[in-house]
Amino acid sequence: MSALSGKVQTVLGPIDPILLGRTLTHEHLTMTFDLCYHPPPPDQEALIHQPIEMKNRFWVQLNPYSCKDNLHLNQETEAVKEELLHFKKAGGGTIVENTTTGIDRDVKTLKKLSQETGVNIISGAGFYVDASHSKETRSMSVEKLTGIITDEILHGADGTDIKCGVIGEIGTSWPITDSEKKVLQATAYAQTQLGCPVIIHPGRHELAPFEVVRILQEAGGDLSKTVMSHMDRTIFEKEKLLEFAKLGSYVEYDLFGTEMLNYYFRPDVDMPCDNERIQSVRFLVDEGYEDQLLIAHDVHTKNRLTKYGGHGYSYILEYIVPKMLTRGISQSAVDKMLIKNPKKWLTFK
Ligand SMILES: CC(=O)NCCS(=O)(=O)O
Repeated sequence: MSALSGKVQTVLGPIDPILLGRTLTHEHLTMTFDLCYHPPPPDQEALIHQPIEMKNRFWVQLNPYSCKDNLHLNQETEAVKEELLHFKKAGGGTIVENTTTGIDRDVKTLKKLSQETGVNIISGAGFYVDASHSKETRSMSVEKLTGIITDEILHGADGTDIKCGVIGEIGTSWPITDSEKKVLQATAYAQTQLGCPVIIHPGRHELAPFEVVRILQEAGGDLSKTVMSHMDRTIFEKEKLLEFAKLGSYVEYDLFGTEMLNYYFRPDVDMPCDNERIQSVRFLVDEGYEDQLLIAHDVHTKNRLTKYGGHGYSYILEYIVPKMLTRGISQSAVDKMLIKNPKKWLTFK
């Protein structure tokens, strides 16, 4: 049994799980996303370098990855702090901050934000998608990667003594690359040693979550302590969704607030709107999967912040929960998604 057993590890240290309260399991408070810059249509190139303003705000919503300014959430610590104070007032308790190596995790800023706002923050260990892996990362053995991940949880991340409390979001593409496969195997080995929570960013294909699960299981990973993120944009067909839910991982709808006409990462996919997300959640509740559901916003660009006219980190508590209740999702199921399931997932075995 490890010293962390029965505890949740925040950036301020281990805490009793009862202290978590309402928890958003997939957010970013500081990160960069230049990696995912996507050029706009040729006649709109003049907008690439414009700062976000009222007059281009809707264009940025339509083209979030084409505005360079929008990709630097790390410049908005003051605005994020205001948002966290508001989140707390709205009844929020904890945020799982999913920024991993490759998209500029900053545990010092997370610690400061937690100290200044009283919101529990849990930081993520490990690596984002292959496109962000350094040459050095790509050449590492699974053992070396396992060592790095366990070290970030046991001793601290990024040269500090501030410790991560989950592994992830571990980034994977479709198809999964060799380097991502090694990171997934290392994730499973580290999870076996530590009994810790894991969260995965799957590639954008309905088979991607299945393939990730296969690799994790073959390496001894514990699906009952693993979250599959971004289900909103990944599995659409109901039978496939049930087939995946049956495998036993948590199923996370974490793009609440994302209203996007064109999904540039996969143009053949129509990004669902929030009412459709609620319908998918209701479907899984009705099918008996309420113990596996989690919800979040995955704020990762500036335009999602209220400072820039976005929905912010309190939108689920203030708007999505009331709407869910009017759509036949019970208060008890909502409490499971926001309190009970996160608590169970985040507690070290
Ligand atoms: C930060 C991050 O990876 N967000 C997910 C965006 S996606 O469009 O759902 O892949």
